[in-house]
Amino acid sequence: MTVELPSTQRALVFDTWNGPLEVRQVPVPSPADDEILVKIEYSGICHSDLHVWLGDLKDMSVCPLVGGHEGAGSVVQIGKNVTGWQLGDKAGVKLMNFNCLNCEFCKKGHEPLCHHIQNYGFDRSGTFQEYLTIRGVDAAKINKDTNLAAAAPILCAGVTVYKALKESNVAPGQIIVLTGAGGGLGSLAIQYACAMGMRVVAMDHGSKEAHCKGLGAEWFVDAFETPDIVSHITKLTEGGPHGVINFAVARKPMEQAVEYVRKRGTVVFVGLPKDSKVTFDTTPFIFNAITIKGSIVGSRLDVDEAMEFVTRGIVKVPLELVKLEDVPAVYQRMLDGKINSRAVVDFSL
Ligand SMILES: NC(=O)c1ccc[n+]([C@@H]2O[C@H](COP(=O)([O-])OP(=O)(O)OC[C@H]3O[C@@H](n4cnc5c(N)ncnc54)[C@H](O)[C@@H]3O)[C@@H](O)[C@H]2O)c1
Ligand SMILES: [Zn+2]
Ligand SMILES: [Zn+2]
Repeated sequence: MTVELPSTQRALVFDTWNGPLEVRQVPVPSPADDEILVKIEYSGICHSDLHVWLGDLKDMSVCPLVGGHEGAGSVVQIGKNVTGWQLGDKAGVKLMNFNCLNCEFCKKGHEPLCHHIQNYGFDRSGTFQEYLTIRGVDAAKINKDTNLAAAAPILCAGVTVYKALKESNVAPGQIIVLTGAGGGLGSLAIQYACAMGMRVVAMDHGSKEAHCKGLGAEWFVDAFETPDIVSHITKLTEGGPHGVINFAVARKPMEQAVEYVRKRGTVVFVGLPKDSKVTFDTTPFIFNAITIKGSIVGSRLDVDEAMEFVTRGIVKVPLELVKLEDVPAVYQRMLDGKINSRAVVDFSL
């Protein structure tokens, strides 16, 4: 089987941070010997793409750049040293690739911490284009029966929330607070948390209450209108939630989480607000034996496990399909807090 390939393709490019985002024709790359060429059919739009375009993560990104790091498509070309992939296989392109497989972190399964990592859509071309090369060992296998549009957001949002939920150490039957619960990561986190037996308090803008409850949240807290978040959540959860994950792109919910989390509870920071210097009183933090940690995407195995929930129909990704040209409008709605769940570029539109 061979696949006819064009010499050029559509890509969403920006030349300067916060500059125009333009759809341009760029060359279709050829895979190196250890790479496959993936025809991207869907690409989720992550708030991290917006951070990169705005220049919030300048020390980790380059421009000109093609953003995007939640790609799902099919294999159309295979380098001669690649094993385990066939033409036509469904493949996923995630954020972090090129880890060395050989350092302490790689060997322990903490691949995102490897010094050799390159980030698609940050410091090299990403998935807002029709064709992309990726090492065979980095691409994620996607079951042929899995809905590819639903698979795309799992390559970042899904794996990130799944890993962060594991990092929270919240047990089945215990309570977790998810801030930014109505957004891309949060919406998926509600479903993964429920599937993992956790009881969910969703926190976001009041307009997202029905959305969050519809996905399985037991309680909803309006992050903007509730007068005293700390005492409200402490009362609601009878002593504080066992864990908190901050997906909100804001500093204040991170500081509040440290105050209302239950004794011995865990606060996991995931959201990347530009203003990220938090202040909290360490004395109650010590006396309450709280754990605070960061969590960054997940390993290959985490991707596979997170994908399995979608393949089995346990996690249902509420999607909004958009055109490549619509990405700037999606960024604006993200900035306004008006995105419910994930917008995904459908390259056939
Ligand atoms: N650590 C990681 O591995 C990782 C991976 C992916 C994304 N991220 C980051 O996670 C964050 C969320 O990404 P996303 O794609 O879900 O964004 P999103 O824009 O889809 O969702 C953010 C949500 O937060 C809500 N929100 C904003 N301010 C809030 C506040 N003060 N309190 C409660 N809710 C608030 C918004 O209404 C929105 O629903 C971004 O900063 C992104 O860069 C981190
Ligand atoms: Zn992302
Ligand atoms: Zn390594």
